[in-house]
Amino acid sequence: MSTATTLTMEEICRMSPVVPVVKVPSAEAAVSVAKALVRGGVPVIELTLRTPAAIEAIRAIAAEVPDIVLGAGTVTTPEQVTLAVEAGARFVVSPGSPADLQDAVLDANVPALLGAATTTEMMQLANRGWRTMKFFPAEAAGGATYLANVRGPLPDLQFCPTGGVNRKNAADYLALANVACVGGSWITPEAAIDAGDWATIERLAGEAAQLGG
Ligand SMILES: O=C[C@H](O)COP(=O)(O)O
Ligand SMILES: CC(=O)C(=O)O
Repeated sequence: MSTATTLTMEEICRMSPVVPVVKVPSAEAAVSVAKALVRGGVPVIELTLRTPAAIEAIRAIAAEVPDIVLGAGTVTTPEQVTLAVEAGARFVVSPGSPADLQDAVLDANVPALLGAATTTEMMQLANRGWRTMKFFPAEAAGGATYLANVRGPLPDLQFCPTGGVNRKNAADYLALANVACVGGSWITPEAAIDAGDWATIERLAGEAAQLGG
C-alpha cells in the first residue's frame, strides 16, 4: 500500500473546514469513525497518538478507509514521526514544535501541522519553510482576536487553530484570512465513540462540513 501524498499541508487543510481531532480506544472504532466522517462529508482525520491503540488504528484506517486523508496527531517525538508515517499517516500534527521534531519532520519529508502559540514560534517555523501551522491552544492563547492581529506582521502564514474550538466559535476563526481550517474534537465525542454511535458522528461531520462556506 502506498501512503505517498503529493498534497501540501495547506491543500489538506482546505479539504475540510474542520479537521477532526480523534482519540480512539481500538482500531475497530477508528475505522468506524473514519467511515462515519467520510459519509458526513469530512474527508480528513487527525488520529491522535493518545491511546495504546493509536498506531494500530492508523494502520487499520490506511488499509480500510483509503478515501480519508489520514494524519497522526499528538506527535511529540522524532520516533513518533517515523512510526506514524510507517503506519500510513500522510501528515503529522503536533501541539508544539521543538527543534528535534522539526528536524524529524523535514527528514521524513511529510506534510505537518506543527504547533505554535507565540509569534516567535510562528517565525521559527516560517524560517524553516512551514507556511501552514497549528495555532495551539487556540482559545487559551488568545483566540480569533489574537490570530487576526498576527496577520499584520506575518501575512503569509496560514493557521489551523485548535484547542477550545467548537461548533459555536469555529465560524469566527474560519472568517479570518489567515485560517485554512480549524481542528477540534467536538465532531467525534468520546461518548459517541464508546457507544458506537456512528450516526451522531456522521451528523456532526455533516454540520461541520457546512461551516465556513
Ligand atoms: O488537546 C486538544 C485537542 O487536540 C483538541 O482540542 P479540543 O478538544 O478543545 O477540540
Ligand atoms: C493539539 C493537537 O491537535 C494534537 O494533539 O496534535
